Amino acid sequence: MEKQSRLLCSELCVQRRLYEVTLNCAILAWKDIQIAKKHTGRAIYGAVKAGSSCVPVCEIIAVQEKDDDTPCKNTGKWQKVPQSPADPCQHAFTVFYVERTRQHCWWCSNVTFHCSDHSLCLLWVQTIREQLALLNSERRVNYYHTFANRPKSLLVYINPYGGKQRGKQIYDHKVAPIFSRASISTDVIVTERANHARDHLKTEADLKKYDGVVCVGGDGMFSEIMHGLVSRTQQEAGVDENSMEETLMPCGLRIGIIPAGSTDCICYATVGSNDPVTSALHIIVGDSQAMDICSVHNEDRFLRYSVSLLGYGFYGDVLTDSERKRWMGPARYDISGVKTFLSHRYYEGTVSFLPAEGNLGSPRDKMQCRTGCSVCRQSSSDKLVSKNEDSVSDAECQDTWTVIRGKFLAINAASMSCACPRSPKGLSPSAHLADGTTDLILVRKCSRLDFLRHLLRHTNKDDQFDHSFVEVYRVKQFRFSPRYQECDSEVDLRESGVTGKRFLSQICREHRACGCMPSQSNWNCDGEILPHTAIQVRVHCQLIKLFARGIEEQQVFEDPYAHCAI
Ligand SMILES: CCCCCCCCCCCCC/C=C/[C@@H](O)[C@H](COP(=O)(O)O)NC(=O)CCCCC
Ligand SMILES: Nc1ncnc2c1ncn2[C@@H]1O[C@H](COP(=O)(O)OP(=O)(O)O)[C@@H](O)[C@H]1O
Ligand SMILES: [Ca+2]
Repeated sequence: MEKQSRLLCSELCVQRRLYEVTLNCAILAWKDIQIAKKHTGRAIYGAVKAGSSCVPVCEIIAVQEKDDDTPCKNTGKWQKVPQSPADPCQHAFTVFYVERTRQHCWWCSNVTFHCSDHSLCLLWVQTIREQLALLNSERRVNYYHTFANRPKSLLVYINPYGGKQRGKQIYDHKVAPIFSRASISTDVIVTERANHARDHLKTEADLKKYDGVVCVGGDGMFSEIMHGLVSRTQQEAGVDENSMEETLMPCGLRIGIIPAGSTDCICYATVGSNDPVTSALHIIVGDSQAMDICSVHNEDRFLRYSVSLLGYGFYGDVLTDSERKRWMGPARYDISGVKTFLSHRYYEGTVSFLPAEGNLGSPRDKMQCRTGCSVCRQSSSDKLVSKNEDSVSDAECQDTWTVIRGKFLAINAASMSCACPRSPKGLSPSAHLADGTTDLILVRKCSRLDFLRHLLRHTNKDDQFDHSFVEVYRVKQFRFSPRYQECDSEVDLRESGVTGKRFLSQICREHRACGCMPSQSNWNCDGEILPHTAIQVRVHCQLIKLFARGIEEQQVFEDPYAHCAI
């Protein structure tokens, strides 16, 4: 880290001890003068050492003059406190900043600096505020080599019925106070029905007023917001979502997720935790994480988008069963999980896919997607090149589709790791957030015991792909057709003398009754049930951006300020 020139350096008090406080355009540092002298005989500058602390400017949430908000002892109201002129600590300002706690969680910490000179106090407040403002205007690169752009105005949607139905409470008590501390203005909409947020975003919301959209809820609620924004962007750009070949337009507004759902996989896999305060702080510091989106079509009809799991068989059946148990809250997935596992249903069909080529790695390479991921950065520059050359990738030109037929317990496409509290490493631990691919996991028919072994490996460190009945491929496109839709040849239909649809429902009914043939499952698309089983899926690289930075490496987490030289 190159040494930056100092903007301010003063001797200020923190809890009645004298500190040397310094600010440059990257770091605010404060050092206990007595302790520093005792340790080295001279001043120490640098990392967090005895009596020294520092915080990057890009992780300062706000700075406030202390007498702005001193609570009055008697009334509890906020008022200016009269000070004695002799008190060397009579003026003060408080800096609120990000502090890392456990397991990728962030916390809003604060430190109050005191001094006897009011104009010095004001100078500090003003200079820190100027530096915060410059973060946006100069598009400075922060420590994590990403640009931060802090939002000033946000549109917030709250699902009051998600998860344990605590969305509104979580927002009001944990998030709104820190948004207000960071001077972010918000328009808040508490949804009144399913798809309220999606429809409002698609047709009504005046999006020019906002720097981002925030959803308070689970993966289903995120999916609503994402559909609203993506569809609105395509409408405005004149892109036909029903055509699979169309290049979709990326969305201009970032999305923030305040987790208040049942699985919260999208939040967990992009931040590393499902803590609402951590997510709010990532929004405030203006983080940005690009994310892939899969479009799902049935013939020439657009069905849905997916960012996390598209799962047929096991995860489709768990979701279908769990929807009837919504009243149980998040526990519905445990009950339905066990029930679906015991039913041990398998499904026949054909999966075809276009493998990802180039430097995109493999689902088993152990190169996990982390903040500033090099694989995702490479995909971003490849995307720019192919846009300029107006070209289609080699694999797509040559049409090198791989076709696999079989009996499957589960067919899963994980466009990100799908890490969540139930499975901290996720369905595909090395999947990338923004590489333009999805990891296609095929779990073939096997014994109950083997399937249980495979499932349990999602919860421990063992490799869930290391089974003879599991295959995994990194792909750009895939298709699935269930066996009995493949049978609807003209001959079958002519002979049966019925329409295709009637023919299909007839065999499904007959064979479900005798139990000799498995029926069809549903697709679980980011927690929503899809109405079709035969689908065509294409990954669109980096179509949306979140207020997140991906999961931080462990060393950043353990010693975030190791590079704090001032
Ligand atoms: C019998 C032992 C089972 C152990 C299985 C552990 C594997 C867990 C992997 C979970 C992957 C979850 C992927 C995310 C899916 C969500 O989009 C979806 C909807 O979330 P939300 O809107 O917040 O409710 N959640 C699910 O489909 C739940 C899957 C639970 C499977 C047990
Ligand atoms: N006000 C509302 N009433 C009923 N359903 C809603 C409302 N707002 C959103 N939804 C729907 O609730 C479903 C689940 O929401 P989500 O926030 O993901 O919770 P969970 O994680 O518990 O599934 C989503 O499909 C969403 O469309
Ligand atoms: Ca991906």
